[in-house]
Amino acid sequence: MGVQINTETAAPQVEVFADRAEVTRTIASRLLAVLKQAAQSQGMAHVSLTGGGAGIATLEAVAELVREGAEAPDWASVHFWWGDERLLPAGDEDRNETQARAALLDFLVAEQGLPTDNICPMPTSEEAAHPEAGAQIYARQLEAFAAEHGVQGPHGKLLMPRFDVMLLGVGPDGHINSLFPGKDSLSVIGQPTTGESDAPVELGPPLRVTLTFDAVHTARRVWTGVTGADKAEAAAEALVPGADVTQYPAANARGAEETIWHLDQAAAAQL
Ligand SMILES: O=C1O[C@H](COP(=O)(O)O)[C@@H](O)[C@H](O)[C@H]1O
Repeated sequence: MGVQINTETAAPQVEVFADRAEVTRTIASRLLAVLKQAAQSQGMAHVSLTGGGAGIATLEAVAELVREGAEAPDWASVHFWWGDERLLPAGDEDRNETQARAALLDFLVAEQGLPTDNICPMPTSEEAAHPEAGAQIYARQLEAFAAEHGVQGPHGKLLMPRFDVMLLGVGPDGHINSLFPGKDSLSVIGQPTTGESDAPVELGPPLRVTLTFDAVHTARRVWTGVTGADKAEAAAEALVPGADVTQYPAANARGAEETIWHLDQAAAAQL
């Protein structure tokens, strides 16, 4: 039997915006509000970042809002994680980390009091010899921030923090994080991370580290940002009730309490 949608999680709500700028500014504004509230009420907030066009544009929008004086969390209480990464040398421009630092994190460290220790990137190729080793290293890092007994995943406890928000992009093939159609990584259960050694070359460097579906499903909120006509078919197929997760992994992009798909009109054209 293939991978099933985890129906214990929140069904997707779909919101359509005019264009990428409206999508990313909406997500950015919501992110600031949720992190502020979470940091105040819990003393600590955790967010999982994504790469890709809309993902990085969202971080640029966060920086823009903060520069404009929007209400923001106490950054000393916010911890940044990643949903996936390319196993490349530190500073490589294809790393999601490198792009996120340039878009937002360097600014938050330099001007907004974000401690560098609160930035928790996935391992580089200097730190891990292969993707599975990288996955193991990141699992240990997540474990260090786990609540005393971990968070409940669909297949048992996972030793990792409870993400207040997980940001996700959706690839033109329907992938999220580095969970690609037809790959073994889709059926990894009971652990927060796994390695991918054969990501489609047309979608970037093939060696990846990714969070698993079980980890995705522990996040309180999962928010996708999906923009552009090349995403229209994947978005429509993933949002069909009972969609095939093996073919369209984004069908299983669901948070424990809330799932919101933020689409622009081009990406929503086939819904
Ligand atoms: O490979 C990746 O692609 C997805 C989607 O990126 P996009 O540019 O098509 O929006 C991204 O979310 C992921 O982090 C990245 O590694």
